[in-house]
Amino acid sequence: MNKIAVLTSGGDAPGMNTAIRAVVRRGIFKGLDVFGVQNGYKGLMDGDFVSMNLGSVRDIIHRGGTILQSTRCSEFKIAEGQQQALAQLKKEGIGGLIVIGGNGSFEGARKLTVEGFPTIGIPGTIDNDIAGTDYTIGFDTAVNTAVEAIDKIRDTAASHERTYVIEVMGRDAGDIALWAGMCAGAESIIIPEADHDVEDVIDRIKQGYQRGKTHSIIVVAEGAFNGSVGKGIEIGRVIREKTGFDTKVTILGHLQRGGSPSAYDRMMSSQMGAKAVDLLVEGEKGVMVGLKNGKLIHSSFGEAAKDKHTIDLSIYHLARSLSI
Ligand SMILES: Nc1ncnc2c1ncn2[C@@H]1O[C@H](COP(=O)(O)OP(=O)(O)OP(=O)(O)O)[C@@H](O)[C@H]1O
Ligand SMILES: O=P(O)(O)OC[C@H]1O[C@](O)(CO)[C@@H](O)[C@@H]1O
Ligand SMILES: [Mg+2]
Repeated sequence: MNKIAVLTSGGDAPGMNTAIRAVVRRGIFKGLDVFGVQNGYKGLMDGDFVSMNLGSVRDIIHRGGTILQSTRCSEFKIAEGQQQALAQLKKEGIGGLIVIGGNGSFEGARKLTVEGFPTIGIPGTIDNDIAGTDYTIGFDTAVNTAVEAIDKIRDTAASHERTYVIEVMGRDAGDIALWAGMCAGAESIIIPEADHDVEDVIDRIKQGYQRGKTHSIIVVAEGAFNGSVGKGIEIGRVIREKTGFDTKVTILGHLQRGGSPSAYDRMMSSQMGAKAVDLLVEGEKGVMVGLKNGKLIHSSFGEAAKDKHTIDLSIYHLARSLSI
């Protein structure tokens, strides 16, 4: 294999650029020609390839977003779309593809490999919702962004004796909410992986105020309501109506997807990017790189998908016991 390509797909995540840099530099180090695919699977179907050199990835290690752009491309989900992409790869003489993205992007990569084309996945999503890995690129930065935002909200909440409902991202997973809620000392954390009851949330707020607390923070994962953004507003309204407490709602939204990647995200992106290239060179295909128990691993897309993403509920219960 002389030529490989790399693309980013799905929601962008801090650290994707660091991973692109690692893929390009490691690929060149291994004597390969490396191409970037613009706009994810859409660009793959259109043959939107850019030849990358050492300078193409200069000065991006610290930048949020993705220099290759990312899309959600429904046309690629159908067999014709995948065949069109395979034809473009063949035309360019590319022998392997590295996909940096989430679970949907990996399903696309898996289908290309079923058709005989070598692909390797690098988990890149702030949601941390990919089965087969304990960590995904961008999660650490997103959690830090959420914690910093909640700390700021806490200042004003305390000054005005307010209750704040803060909605964080996580389409199907409560990882960001759990980590941000724990690290920001939230009174309640509402996640899809645990039962939630607004009466319990209200009781905990009341108990806090009775003990002299001057504010309450409730962190809600958008995934707790089937990925429906804005449900935090409804929870805020119910709390306000049932308690009469001055209750405000903040939806952190896409703020969590941007920003300079944390040192941890940069470290993991660099290692995962390089490992993906090494795996391709060794002849691996249809596998994703992951982190398990602190070690870099790789597993087949199919095998990883069987291992459903789970959350550590002991952290959830600990957070509840620490915020009584
Ligand atoms: N079942 C599928 N078959 C083929 N391609 C798919 C499939 N699911 C998703 N894809 C491709 O991957 C793209 C990204 O998928 P999706 O929108 O689910 O994001 P993701 O990779 O899971 O990332 P994130 O959830 O972090 O935003 C889709 O737009 C589509 O092009
Ligand atoms: O960029 P979009 O299409 O609004 O996607 C938002 C979704 O993407 C994510 O940021 C990452 O999957 C989710 O947390 C969120 O639900
Ligand atoms: Mg996803």
